[in-house]
Amino acid sequence: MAKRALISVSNKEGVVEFARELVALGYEVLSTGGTNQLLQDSGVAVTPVDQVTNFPEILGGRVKTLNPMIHGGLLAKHDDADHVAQMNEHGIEPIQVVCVNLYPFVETISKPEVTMEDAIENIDIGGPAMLRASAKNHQYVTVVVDHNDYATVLSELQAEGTTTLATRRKLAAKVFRHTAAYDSYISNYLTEATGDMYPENLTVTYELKQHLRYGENPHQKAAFYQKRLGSDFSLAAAHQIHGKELSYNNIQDGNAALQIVKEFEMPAAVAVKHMNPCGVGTGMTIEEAFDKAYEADPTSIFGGIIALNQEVDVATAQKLSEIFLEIIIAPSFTEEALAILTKKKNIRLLTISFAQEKQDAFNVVSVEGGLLVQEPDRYGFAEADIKVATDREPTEAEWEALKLGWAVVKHVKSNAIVVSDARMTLGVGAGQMNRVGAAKIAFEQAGEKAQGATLASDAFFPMSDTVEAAAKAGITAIIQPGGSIKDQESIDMANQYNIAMVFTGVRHFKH
Ligand SMILES: NC(=O)c1ncn([C@@H]2O[C@H](COP(=O)(O)O)[C@@H](O)[C@H]2O)c1NC=O
Repeated sequence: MAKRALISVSNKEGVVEFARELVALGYEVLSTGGTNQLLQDSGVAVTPVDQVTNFPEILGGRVKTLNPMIHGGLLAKHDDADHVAQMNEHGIEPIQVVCVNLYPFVETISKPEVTMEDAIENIDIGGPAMLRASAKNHQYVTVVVDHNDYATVLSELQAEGTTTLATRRKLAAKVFRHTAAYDSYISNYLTEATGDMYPENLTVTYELKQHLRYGENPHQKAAFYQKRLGSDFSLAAAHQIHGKELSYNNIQDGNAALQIVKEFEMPAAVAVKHMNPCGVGTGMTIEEAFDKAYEADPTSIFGGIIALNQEVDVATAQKLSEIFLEIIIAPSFTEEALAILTKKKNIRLLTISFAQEKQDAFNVVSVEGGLLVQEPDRYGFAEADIKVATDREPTEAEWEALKLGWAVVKHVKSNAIVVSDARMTLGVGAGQMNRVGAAKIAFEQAGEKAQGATLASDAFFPMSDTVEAAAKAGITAIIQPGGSIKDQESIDMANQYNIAMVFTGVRHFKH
């Protein structure tokens, strides 16, 4: 049986050498327009596909390999008598090696000025058809979609004259992963263009970013996947410039810290432990912001993750280096700051673009047997929605503190209570099964500092007990969504203690 290989590639990296070796192994190499030209120009003996199909490439390349002379050669079972008879009847010869990669659809839609016409023209049809046909028929056909696999295929062909079934099956599986991902980019692009947020099938695709040493615990295996066209303001898009590899928990915590620091325009520092903020500080400088974040809870910050929204300068770096931290995330570090921080071998330093040009359209969490998909909680502080519920309005300083608490409480696991002043958090009660319990934790941590401070609650008070506890702790203003049937009891309690309480009308549960 004559040996034939078909090569049709958009990404031409390494293809000349691959084809040359195939020819040396006795293969007749068939190829399409541009690939054919390149191979010919490089002195590799090639047969243009139209000589096999007896049909020219038409419609500007939309139809070139979509022909029974090609697909018969890819799909025939070489040892099936019926197939062989039909092949002979129609003059079709088998193709044993297929090397195809696809039109650059993702690269095309990543261009800012891309038009729908450009995108559509870059949907490859003939390529996936050949890949899928060859992968289906991998019992007989070796199919290569990734130029990184050329060497493996060549070395097997050179050693044994054929590839092993195990290799062919691996390559076939890779092909189906590749075409599935390719189709998911296309379907997502068109789905987005038609504004269909929750289609009947969710076809997202993620690329392996890194294998992780383990998952949440050492006995759990794990890996980190990245959305190719995902948010650029994300842990997945961050650059690690120093330190050990990120762990599973580092990624979760770093993500949480980033989401909080994103809330602030003025210099801000956020310390996170176990996905909850233990200290959030703001200031006129990043050093001052860090001082506040530290002061908020000097105990919990130990072993924490810090995100800062300004360049880390030498003074801040000095302070950061004095405590044990897992990760520091910032837009940049000055050279002197880096010189200080990189002395610590284990600390992970990450830089990230704060441009926020691309944001994820939805968040996904998995539950056993399914996925939950929702819009991210992007609700901020909308003055128009806010109603003062009590006799007394907050003072200007209280408003500032309420805004800070409200920005932070959204990122604290429910039931969530944040005690704050205008510059920093003073106490955080996270993930409690009752609201007053979360409040008590926050008051205990704030201690004396709760006197004159404000309180933010992620959801309404079902009873007036939290207001009463707040009053006793010294809280003077409260922000909460409102909406409980017992709101009036909370309002009465607040009035009784001269607390100013405002309702946002919007809830910030975070589970
Ligand atoms: N229409 C067809 O029959 C067809 N056959 C192969 N292609 C693609 O054409 C590209 C290679 O084209 P060229 O060799 O002309 O540079 C490959 O990415 C291949 O996937 C085709 N193009 C797309 O639909």
